[in-house]
Amino acid sequence: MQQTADQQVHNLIRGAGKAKGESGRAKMDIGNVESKQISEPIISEAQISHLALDIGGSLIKLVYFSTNSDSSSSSSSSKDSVAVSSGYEGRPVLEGKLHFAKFETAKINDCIDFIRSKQLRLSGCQKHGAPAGEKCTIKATGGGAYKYADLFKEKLGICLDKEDEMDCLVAGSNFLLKAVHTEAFTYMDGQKEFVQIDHDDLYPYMLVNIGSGVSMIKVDGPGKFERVSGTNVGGGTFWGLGRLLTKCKSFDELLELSQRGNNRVIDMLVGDIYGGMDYTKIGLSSTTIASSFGKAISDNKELEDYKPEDISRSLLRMISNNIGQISYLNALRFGLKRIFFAGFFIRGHAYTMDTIAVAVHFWSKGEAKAMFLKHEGFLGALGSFMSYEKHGFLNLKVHQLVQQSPVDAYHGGDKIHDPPNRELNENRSIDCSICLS
Ligand SMILES: Nc1ncnc2c1ncn2[C@@H]1O[C@H](COP(=O)(O)OP(=O)(O)O)[C@@H](O)[C@H]1O
Ligand SMILES: CC(C)(COP(=O)(O)O)[C@@H](O)C(=O)NCCC(=O)O
Repeated sequence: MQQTADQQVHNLIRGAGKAKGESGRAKMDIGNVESKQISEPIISEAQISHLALDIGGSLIKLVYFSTNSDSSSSSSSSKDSVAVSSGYEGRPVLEGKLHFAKFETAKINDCIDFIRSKQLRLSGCQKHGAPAGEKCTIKATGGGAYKYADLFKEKLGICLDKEDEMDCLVAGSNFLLKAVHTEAFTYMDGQKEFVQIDHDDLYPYMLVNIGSGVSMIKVDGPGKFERVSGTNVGGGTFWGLGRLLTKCKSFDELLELSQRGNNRVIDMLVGDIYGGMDYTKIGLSSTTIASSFGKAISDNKELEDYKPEDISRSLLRMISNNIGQISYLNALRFGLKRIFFAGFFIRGHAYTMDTIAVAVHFWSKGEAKAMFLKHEGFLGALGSFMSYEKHGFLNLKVHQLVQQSPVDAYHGGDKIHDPPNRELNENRSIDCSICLS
């Protein structure tokens, strides 16, 4: 049966609660959010459960729930020394967090070691009270859920229960937009502004997920969507070409380089073609890029004559601009004014977001708006996590969402302004409480 978005928010996950001896509901308080490229465990003495995966072309994303062992807001009466209080219809509440982690898909063994190291008490995997040896499954989405199913079985004895990637992206996006107070924001000229989402006026919208490749999805409601377009020029293209052209060793290094580069060294501008003049008749200023990388035709230079910084910046601008333009053209096909951009290509990076936003603004003549999501890369993994609910494994309930705003954010009107150049990937775990009965 199709659930409404609100029901989805209020019944986030189902899993262990339905297992033998545990028939209760659970609730979640969502708060402070933190994202880490994890290679070291970030939790100690905590029970970890309900792991879900999104195994993409470039990155593996994990979402998992852990209970706090040291919460002061509880009576701490659990046998496992987990913080427990009773505050929701008299039922015990486990204080905890939703955690987010990512690994490079090429280093999948690190991810497997991480899961093993956590000795996950996979409540969403193996039902409490189930006989030992019963098949252990965890939710997984993305192409890697198919490609690496045998590896997970062989190395961890875990079966991957596959969920459709587009279903998960949309479920994750709808959930975040409804549940997390400061999830969506605009970014222009170094200025980040959170956008308050009207729950009654969320649909339709365009979701553009920029992963290795790009999917453009028209979202009409909870579980109601159509993938209307895509492009193979995406995050994998930036990282792949960038690595070859600059010899960068990591994606972040390539991004960092772009910050110090000047794209005009390589890009051919309208002014380069028009002798320094604007082409006013068709509305192009002399500084508009006429042809990305176009100067390399005539400069009589070799690759090594260009600075990696300049190459990185041209490449990032070319790809971001192209995605912004294609996204808008697809939004136009369906009369959509709001376009949410997600996926780890964005990485909270100012120049990427600025370029996408400018492209949408330029091509729509200011009619459409580009918005970004704080949990940009975790939509699929969150959707996968939420699918425990769909399959009746867990019976958790979202209780209250207490998204902590950055300490120095200031709230005004329906927008929350943040200081420019803030590191957007900070503070990304979600405080939860789970109510069991
Ligand atoms: N640490 C990283 N390593 C590799 N790529 C990264 C990293 N951080 C961001 N990226 C970018 O994010 C893209 C992957 O985004 P993601 O949403 O995870 O998609 P996928 O599901 O295809 O892996 C990469 O192609 C690259 O552009
Ligand atoms: C095939 C994919 C859905 C896989 O998702 P990803 O791992 O890139 O996140 C994506 O790469 C994509 O939509 N590529 C664009 C294909 C196209 O429409 O041309």
